[in-house]
Amino acid sequence: MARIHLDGVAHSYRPDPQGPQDYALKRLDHVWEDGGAYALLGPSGCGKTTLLNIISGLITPSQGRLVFDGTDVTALPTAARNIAQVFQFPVIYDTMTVAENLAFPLRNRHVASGEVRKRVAEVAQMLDLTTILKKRARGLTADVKQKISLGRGLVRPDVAAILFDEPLTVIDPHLKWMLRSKLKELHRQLKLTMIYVTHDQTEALTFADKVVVMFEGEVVQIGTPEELFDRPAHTFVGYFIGSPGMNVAPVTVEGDRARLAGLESGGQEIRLARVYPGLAQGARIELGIRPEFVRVGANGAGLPARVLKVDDVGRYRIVRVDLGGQVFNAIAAEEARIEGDRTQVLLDPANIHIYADSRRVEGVAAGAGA
Ligand SMILES: Nc1ncnc2c1ncn2[C@@H]1O[C@H](COP(=O)(O)OP(=O)(O)OP(=O)(O)O)[C@@H](O)[C@H]1O
Repeated sequence: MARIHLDGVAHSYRPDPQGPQDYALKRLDHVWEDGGAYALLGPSGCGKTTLLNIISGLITPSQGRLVFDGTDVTALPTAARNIAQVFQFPVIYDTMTVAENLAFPLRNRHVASGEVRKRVAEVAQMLDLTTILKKRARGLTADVKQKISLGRGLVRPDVAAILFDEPLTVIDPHLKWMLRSKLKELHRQLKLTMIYVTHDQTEALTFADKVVVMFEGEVVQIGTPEELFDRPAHTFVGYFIGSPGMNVAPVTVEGDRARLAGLESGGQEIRLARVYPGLAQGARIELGIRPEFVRVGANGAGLPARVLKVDDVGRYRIVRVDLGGQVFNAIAAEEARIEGDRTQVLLDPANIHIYADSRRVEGVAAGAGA
């Protein structure tokens, strides 16, 4: 196990990068704590694999250093970094038995036979592979083969970290959640540093203690699932995490009031719990609020809005409303009264965030600073 420090790491696939747009990974300073369970979450093409390959040594970063437990490993190849990897698709030997496959990473490192047998038995038990240890891998289903790949990743107790690159892609949906919670349990047991790449928020939030969210080559927030929900540091985090994601709308802010852009004056002001004295001149100012904190049917107390659509999704309804030309999603309880196409909407001031050029601005409690 190791503490992995990315010290000013950045990477461009171009030999002559001209600016930030040419970097697949923008400058990153981050420490992956020893024994932590991390998820690397972001949409396709945001740079997750590039970052993972830099940690494993498949890519040498254009800038910066990688330091494992105080030792600079930037120039070391993958084999010398003591990293285990599990990929999207099974990497196993069809001609070997399940036990031989599991033992392979240990035998490769000349671990004593007794220790190999013990570790293989332990890992097989963790992954419910004990009954098929003597079977050849050929002919097993993709699910089982991927479980063996996971086992090969977990079998060495001395690795600096285990890197998982979308490991559940080939797994049948009903097995997915089982394996996901299994991995979490294994992390608790083994206390290894694990970094798990995914574009699926459920996978990231259930597996990780800390989620690293990437967007366009940049790490835009690192936080616990609660932090990402309660205080999205970037509009992308708000939008990407949550279902539906955070509402984001352009506004102007004056004191403890915001006004939706495009709205004429009067009656449509949104009350804020904080003031924002430091808002940069010329920045794009947006308001963000999660649908959970938008209340429809606030008779007499809210902003006038038009109901566009109501989707009943079981225990609650998702209501789409038009608020002065901006569409907002609201989560309404089953029993909330929504009649006709007119309603009033209340945005909970305590859960409104203000963003300047997509980044969250920490306000000052209203009354304290203005
Ligand atoms: N070998 C390469 N040469 C040039 N550009 C590359 C190379 N590999 C990736 N890129 C580019 O770098 C950016 C980041 O790609 P990367 O594969 O790291 O993203 P990702 O988040 O892992 O995406 P996915 O989830 O689709 O795998 C993309 O714009 C991609 O086109």
